Amino acid sequence: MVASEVRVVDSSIHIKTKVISKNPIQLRHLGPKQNAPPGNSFDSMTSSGILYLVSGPSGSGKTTLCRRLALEGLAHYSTSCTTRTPREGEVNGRDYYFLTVPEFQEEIANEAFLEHAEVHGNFYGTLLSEVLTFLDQGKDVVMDIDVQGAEQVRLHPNEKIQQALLDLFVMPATDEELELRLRGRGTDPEDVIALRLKNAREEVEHWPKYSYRLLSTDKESDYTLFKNLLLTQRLHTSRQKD
Ligand SMILES: Nc1nc2c(ncn2[C@@H]2O[C@H](COP(=O)(O)OP(=O)(O)O)[C@@H](O)[C@H]2O)c(=O)[nH]1
Ligand SMILES: Nc1ncnc2c1ncn2[C@@H]1O[C@H](COP(=O)(O)OP(=O)(O)O)[C@@H](O)[C@H]1O
Repeated sequence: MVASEVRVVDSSIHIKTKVISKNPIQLRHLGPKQNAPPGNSFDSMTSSGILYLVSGPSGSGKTTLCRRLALEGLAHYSTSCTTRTPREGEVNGRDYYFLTVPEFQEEIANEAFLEHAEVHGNFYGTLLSEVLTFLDQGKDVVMDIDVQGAEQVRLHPNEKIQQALLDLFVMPATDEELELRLRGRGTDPEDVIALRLKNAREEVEHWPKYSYRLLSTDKESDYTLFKNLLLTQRLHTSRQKD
């Protein structure tokens, strides 16, 4: 049984009353993930893995970049939880764990999230288990995360997470290009596209908080830079084993 009440203030969820959860949701068994095929190791040479945060407005190309990095076996792609409706072709447990609002609240109460936020009218959150398990094994983790969530991760008290951080903001050079990509993707109705374009204007203001920014051009060039940033970080002496 779940007894809870959620109050939304400043775009983040705050639990107002005590939540009683007897049956926490088992999220890790929900389905195959879009990660490395068996045998294709995504181990890095680091003593603890890198936590690669990728933010940017909707349509900037984050999913395309993160998915390819995972498919090439270079990082674990953290599957987020969300309360948004699945798009056509999206698979539960691969693209997202699609939760109801009460289920999402329950995970907050269970302290299962590394971070969570409201974005474009839906809730999104990263499970601690999607991150720590892999970092502990020296594997790199890539996360598609909005600007509020990235800020929460930057302020997180866990030292391992702090040491692991690498953050990148991706944005196309013009508003027109962003709109073309959002429309070209063909996944969202007009009102959803309009909201995302409106929010993009505020989101791009946050890029100076990130250590790196990628001004997106074509897919191939973007991916080369995206991948090389991770590979270069692995060379940093602070990240290497004795
Ligand atoms: N805070 C947070 N944001 C997330 C998470 N997963 C996805 N997002 C962000 O939620 C926003 C919307 O994602 P989505 O609905 O998949 O749409 P898309 O960005 O157009 O592909 C994007 O800004 C994502 O970066 C998460 O686990 N935590
Ligand atoms: N560099 C690029 N140039 C042109 N189109 C791109 C580029 N990167 C991604 N796209 C396309 O733009 C659309 C949005 O990309 P997506 O990865 O879903 O963005 P996001 O995850 O940031 O919302 C998709 O149709 C994708 O194929």
